[in-house]
Amino acid sequence: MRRQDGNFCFKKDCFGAAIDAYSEDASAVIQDHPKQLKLYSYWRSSCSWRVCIALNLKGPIHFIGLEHEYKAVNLLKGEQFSEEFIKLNPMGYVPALVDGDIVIADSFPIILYLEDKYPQHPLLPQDLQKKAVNLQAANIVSSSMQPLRNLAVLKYIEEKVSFDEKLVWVQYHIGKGFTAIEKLLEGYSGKYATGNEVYLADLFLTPQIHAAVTRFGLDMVIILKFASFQNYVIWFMIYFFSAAVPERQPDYVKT
Ligand SMILES: N[C@@H](CCC(=O)N[C@@H](CS)C(=O)NCC(=O)O)C(=O)O
Repeated sequence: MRRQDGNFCFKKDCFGAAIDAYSEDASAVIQDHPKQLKLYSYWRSSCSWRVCIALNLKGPIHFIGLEHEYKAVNLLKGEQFSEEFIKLNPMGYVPALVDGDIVIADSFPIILYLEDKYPQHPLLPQDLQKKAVNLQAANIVSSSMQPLRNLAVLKYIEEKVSFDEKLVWVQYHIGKGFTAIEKLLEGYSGKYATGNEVYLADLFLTPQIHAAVTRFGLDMVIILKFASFQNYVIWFMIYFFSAAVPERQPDYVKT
């Protein structure tokens, strides 16, 4: 969003202001329809957010998305370890998707499942090289960034080492990931991460950037010093104002 001085602001306070300014409750619209898909999720989960964006994009109406039932799993209360949820994902992580008899845990396979089942708005480009770049960017986020700042890891560092060390740890690993992705996207990024269409890389990067700024104190100005991230201003804002944003989930709790 633009500050009065005309520059974009990505600090935590600005996100709060943007949420307040967003008046249309798109998630309420989703809830009025019969639901075949069930998404087990937690409002603050960046992994769930990836799936929420996919559900939005694959829907018949942009930003209303595929009809689904939102099943909140409160990670802070340990509901991910409940008997009911462990049956769906023995790893005890959200998200999990239930589609009739089909149960899929982990955002990556869930998104690939949605991609196969709902071919509208393809999340992977036809071009093989661009497709590989998208898969690689998604994989850097999902295996080399997010797991290193997962709730369980952060809790462990905070308890065994210190609160301050937790932040140092997160910032180092997230910074390393963004640097690698910046190099990866060189020559590809356009309006979005790999051109002028939204693809898989965008689904994984948006929540990661949001978490980096709002939760882990990374100043987006630092991230945006990389040329290929400058265009993220545009696509990031688009998703920030969508029904997928954490603060618009039914189980959102102000922190
Ligand atoms: N690779 C998995 C990771 C899932 C994951 O780490 N989920 C987090 C929320 S983003 C979680 O459920 N954490 C619970 C915990 O650490 O106990 C995916 O992409 O879905």
